[in-house]
Amino acid sequence: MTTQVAFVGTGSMNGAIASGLLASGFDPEKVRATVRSAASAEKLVDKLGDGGEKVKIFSAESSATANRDAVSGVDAVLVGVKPYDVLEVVRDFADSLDSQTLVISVAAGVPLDSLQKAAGENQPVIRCMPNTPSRVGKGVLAISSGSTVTEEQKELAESLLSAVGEVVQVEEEQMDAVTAVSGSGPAYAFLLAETMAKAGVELGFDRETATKLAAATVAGAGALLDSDPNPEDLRKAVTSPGGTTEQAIKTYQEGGLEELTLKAMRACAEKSAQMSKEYAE
Ligand SMILES: NC(=O)C1=CN([C@@H]2O[C@H](COP(=O)(O)OP(=O)(O)OC[C@H]3O[C@@H](n4cnc5c(N)ncnc54)[C@H](O)[C@@H]3O)[C@@H](O)[C@H]2O)C=CC1
Ligand SMILES: O=C(O)[C@@H]1CCC=N1
Repeated sequence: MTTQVAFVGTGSMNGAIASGLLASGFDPEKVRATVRSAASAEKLVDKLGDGGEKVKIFSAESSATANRDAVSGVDAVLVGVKPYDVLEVVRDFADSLDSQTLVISVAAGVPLDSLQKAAGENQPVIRCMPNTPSRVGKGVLAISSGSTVTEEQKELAESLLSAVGEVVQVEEEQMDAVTAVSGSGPAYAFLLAETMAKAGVELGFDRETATKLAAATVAGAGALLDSDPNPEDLRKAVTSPGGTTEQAIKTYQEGGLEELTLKAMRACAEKSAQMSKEYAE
């Protein structure tokens, strides 16, 4: 693939996509990445994994033109700064984009319309909600395209993003719900592992053993779900009638796990919608 890609703001999320892309065999010499501080630039090489040392890394702190230099002449730019910085960062590099360069924002709550205005009226723009399992090629990446994106550019986005996970096309109004399920979702699974580890300590393990047992269990359950995406069947296969698991599941259900999960995901989606109002311009 001869596509050139720039990652603008390469932290947790864009770093996960960049690492996943390199791990999939993408040529590191075709990748550019920017961060804010010079210290982050040094750390990024290691975080990117194999090929990281061949990626051209720019720091905005060391050069006022870092982002403009990074996006110049590339086929696609992935913008991964915090939502409140997105529009300013896009406006700053807009004049350095080729007319065909695809701008993909991974930010929560930044509407396509606002991105379009910041990038320029005819610039192809895509809003994407990815998640961090992209680092290991197991991401879910929902995308909505702006009106000036051609079929060829959609294919380019799909081919890049599918290297790190499953790509789903959604309507922009579904982005708040996507954020609540898959964007923020990995944190719910990590919270479960954290909470199980804490409870394990209460049950008599030292913290290290409790964390190892809990993390390996959530990871193993994830691997099973990966091979068979039927959570209900997999749960039933663990739950022997009259056995031990039944007691735990009953306690969760009577304690309101379902209602609590819906409440948590509604709060997440509402926050995303509220941000979209804040960043609409
Ligand atoms: N962390 C996650 O799981 C997910 C995050 N997102 C979105 O990804 C975006 C980034 O979030 P995180 O990666 O969590 O944040 P982060 O703080 O880890 O990464 C932000 C990066 O932007 C860099 N940066 C800040 N200002 C810059 C500038 N002017 N020029 C160049 N680089 C600059 C920082 O150095 C940092 O590397 C957000 O918009 C968020 O909504 C979307 C889905 C999931
Ligand atoms: O917490 C956040 O705002 C970002 C968006 C989805 C996951 N992390």
